[in-house]
Amino acid sequence: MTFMQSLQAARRGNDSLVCIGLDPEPAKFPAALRGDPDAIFAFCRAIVDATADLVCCFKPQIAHFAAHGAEDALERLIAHIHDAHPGVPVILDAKRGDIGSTAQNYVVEAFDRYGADAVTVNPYLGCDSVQPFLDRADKGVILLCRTSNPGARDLQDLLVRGGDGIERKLYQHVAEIVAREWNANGNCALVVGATYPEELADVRRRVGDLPLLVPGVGAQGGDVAAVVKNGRTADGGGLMISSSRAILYAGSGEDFAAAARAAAQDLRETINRYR
Ligand SMILES: O=C(O)c1cc(=O)[nH]c(=O)n1[C@@H]1O[C@H](COP(=O)(O)O)[C@@H](O)[C@H]1O
Repeated sequence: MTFMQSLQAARRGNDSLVCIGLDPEPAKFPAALRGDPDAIFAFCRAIVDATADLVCCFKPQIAHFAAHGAEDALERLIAHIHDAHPGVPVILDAKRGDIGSTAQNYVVEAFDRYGADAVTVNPYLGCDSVQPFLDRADKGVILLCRTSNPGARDLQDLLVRGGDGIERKLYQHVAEIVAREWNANGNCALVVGATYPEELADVRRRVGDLPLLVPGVGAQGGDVAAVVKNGRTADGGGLMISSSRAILYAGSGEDFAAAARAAAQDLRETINRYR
């Protein structure tokens, strides 16, 4: 199955638009895991096993593993998700972007080394930098469009003139070029932050049914109702609404996985109320 097919199957099977971001922060782990040399893997596996029936995808963030020299734990975690929860696709959040020869190596890293089903990519080096990702038609390529952070407006809102001579904001141009030109294999999606619901509605208007990865609910304060209303497609889908810290660290004791499950369930229910 392609990434897009497994995403749709997981969304339907689990009746969920929830993406759980796997951003391990050892300082926040429960005391019982602190002496464990494999704590990052053990923590993330417990979260995954407690929530896999509630999500449409998981999204491990690579810096949260690499900062601790835990790339091996990331490899094993993605393999574990595929073995134990084969219907749930994995997005590697790596935000890659470089000239073609280096991009080829990022492709091998994400899809062959880590076995991810999709990867986040920075589009600002242009089409040739993204092409090696696009060529892997079975994999998802999730391009940054309007990010969730306060500084998103610094560059992404600058006015640019497209080939048609019409001025638009840079993020609007990214949305349109991805939907119209880069998505020839049907494997593209866009990142739009939950913290900017107006921009989310604007992107949805420009890209038809293209899937949107929407981080920024939970710890960053994005409004779930506004995200669903402004970002959903006509069939009540088209969104991967991602939350990391608010789910991972919902509890701090030995029951952390159960607390994460309750938080994920709560997010799924809130989303489904507005779909
Ligand atoms: O690509 C991303 O996932 C991403 C894009 C964006 O615009 N904003 C954003 O927060 N993210 C990631 O989504 C996660 C958000 O984490 P929480 O704020 O804890 O839910 C982090 O791993 C970020 O790196």
